[in-house]
Amino acid sequence: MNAIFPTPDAAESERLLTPEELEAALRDIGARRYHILHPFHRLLHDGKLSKDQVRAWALNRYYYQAMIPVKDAAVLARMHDAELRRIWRQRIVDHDGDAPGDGGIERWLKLAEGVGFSRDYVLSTDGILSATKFAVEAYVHFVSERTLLEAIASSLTEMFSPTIISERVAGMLKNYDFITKETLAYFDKRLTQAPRDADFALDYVKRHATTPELQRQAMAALTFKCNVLWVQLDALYFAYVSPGMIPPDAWQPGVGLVAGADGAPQPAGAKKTQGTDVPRLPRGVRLRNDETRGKYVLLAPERTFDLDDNAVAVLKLVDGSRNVAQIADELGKIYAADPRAIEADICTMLDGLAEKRVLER
Ligand SMILES: O=C(O)c1cc(C(=O)O)c2c(n1)C(=O)C(=O)c1cc(C(=O)O)[nH]c1-2
Repeated sequence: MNAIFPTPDAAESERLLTPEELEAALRDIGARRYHILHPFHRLLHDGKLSKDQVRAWALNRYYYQAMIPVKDAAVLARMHDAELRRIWRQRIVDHDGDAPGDGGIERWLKLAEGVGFSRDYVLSTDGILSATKFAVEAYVHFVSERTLLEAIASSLTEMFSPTIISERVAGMLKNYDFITKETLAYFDKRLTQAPRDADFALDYVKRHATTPELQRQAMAALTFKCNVLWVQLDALYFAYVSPGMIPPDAWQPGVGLVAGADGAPQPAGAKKTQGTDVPRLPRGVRLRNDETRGKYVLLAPERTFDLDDNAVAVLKLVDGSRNVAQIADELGKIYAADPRAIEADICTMLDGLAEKRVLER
């Protein structure tokens, strides 16, 4: 029989374990099935993957990160106890942040950008392996449909994540010249968040799994979750390592990278803004006064850009009919400045926005 996945013997699963025995049984599941054991992670941590294979991992894992707060909102919706919700909701805050630009999802986007992806491509979720989506969605369904005890127990893989995170960060920094500490900043916070969350969940499971059947369910939930993580790596391995069979529609190396990242087309002479250009905001992009924060922001689909005062002054004059020279003339009048002197700064500022694709000209 398969020694890695033994079936607990029937008599053992009938017996009520002490809370300590239950914890040991849960830890044993992790010791045998957690994704730290997967060959893809070994290759990733040991520096054996190509840059494109690391990119495939970062891109697919974004989907997991983006869905974790959806999963936690589903768990929260099952909780009838305000005290419990108050604790659990911190997980959603950790991932979503309290403001745009903050939180774990944002930090994962930075990781994906750090390996060369364009933010828009990652956000689109185009190119994510179907198997990744199926696995992650199975997790969301699981916590929605099973008991609260099972939902909480399924998060217990986090007991094992500090070890894999430490190994991953050290290994990737050492072995890949394109990986920096800033790129991996996502993991810094996880080293405190994961133990805090896991301690709470473990305590809950030990106190609520009070019959052999409930204990069996908690163990099965953790096994299920290990499999959710494991099959995502199977799919990555199959598509991008061996046999390297990338499914139709999945990410192909070279796609979705920022101009200039290796493998991506070089910027076609990256157009520079000139005085005669007429700047305009693309469809879906708006200048908005964010009253709660007392500042103007540029709102784009799924993104918000903070603006400095100069950018706000320029963007208030961007109306799709004035050209850059005319905008400089207007600002020259308002600020008693030489329009020709500020025109160059305006062009540089607009180039920056155009590069982020929140301005056309
Ligand atoms: O880096 C990892 O290997 C790893 C593993 C896990 C995990 O074990 O589920 C999580 C995370 N990271 C993580 O970053 C994260 O936010 C997270 C949330 C959860 C969960 O089940 O609620 N697991 C994990």
